[in-house]
Amino acid sequence: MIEVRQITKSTKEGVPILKGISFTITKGEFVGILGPSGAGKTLTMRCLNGLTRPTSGEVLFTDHQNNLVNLTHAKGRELRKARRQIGVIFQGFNLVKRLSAIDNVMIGQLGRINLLRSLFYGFTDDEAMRALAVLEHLKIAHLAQRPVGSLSGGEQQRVAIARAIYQQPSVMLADEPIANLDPTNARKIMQILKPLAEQMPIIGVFHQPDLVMEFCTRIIALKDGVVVRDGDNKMTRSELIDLYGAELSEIEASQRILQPV
Ligand SMILES: Nc1ncnc2c1ncn2[C@@H]1O[C@H](COP(=O)(O)OP(=O)(O)OP(=O)(O)O)[C@@H](O)[C@H]1O
Repeated sequence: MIEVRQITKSTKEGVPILKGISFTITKGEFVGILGPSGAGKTLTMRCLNGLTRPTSGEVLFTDHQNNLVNLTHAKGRELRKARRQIGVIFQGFNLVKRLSAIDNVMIGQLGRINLLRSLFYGFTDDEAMRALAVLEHLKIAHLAQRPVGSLSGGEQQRVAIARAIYQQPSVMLADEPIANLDPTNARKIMQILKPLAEQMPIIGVFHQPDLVMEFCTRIIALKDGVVVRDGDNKMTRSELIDLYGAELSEIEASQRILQPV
């Protein structure tokens, strides 16, 4: 479980960006965060991961052992330990392109990277078997030994998801996990994420309201650093117009262009 309590974030110059955001995400939820450009979606995600410290408010996280960790105040070892249980799939994937898919899964996310160990000592058979099982689950076991740089965008995104799952996190954060993917691959990634959310809640930032309505269980809409809507997975067109304004026609146009033929 992750609980955000009235978080605010201002720039160094004191300009408010997040203006008091609150929500709680619990077991089984697949939450889509929507909102126009500059609404504060990525900044909210960074606060959830403990990468950015809010100016005020708190982010509370319940770990595997049911310990309550205050990510806003946690430091050093406590923060690193909590962050290991928060899986992240961020834009650009952060994969090491020259390493194989399976090595990318095993070295883990940045911040706990075990690159030296992977290069000089290798991994145990148990680790390799577990990583292979995750790749198998995502239907890319046959790509295990391929350098990630030689994989397609959709395949790389699956490796990034495999890496996050391999850590056995208790919650998954995904910042635009289907950006830059063609519609078939974007849909496939959503089809992977949906059942995964039954094991660990997923909070994702998306620019595709139609896919969010189809696959997510709940939609939180942000605008100007405020939650303007938090509820079920259906938004009417007039709600979307209120949320996005002129940006909606751009989103709809890109979705039309991207429709499979
Ligand atoms: N470190 C920073 N210093 C100053 N302004 C910042 C900083 N980080 C973000 N911002 C500003 O805060 C606002 C929210 O940024 P954020 O990246 O969270 O938006 P977003 O909703 O994710 O947008 P997009 O959909 O375009 O990615 C933007 O106007 C951005 O320019």
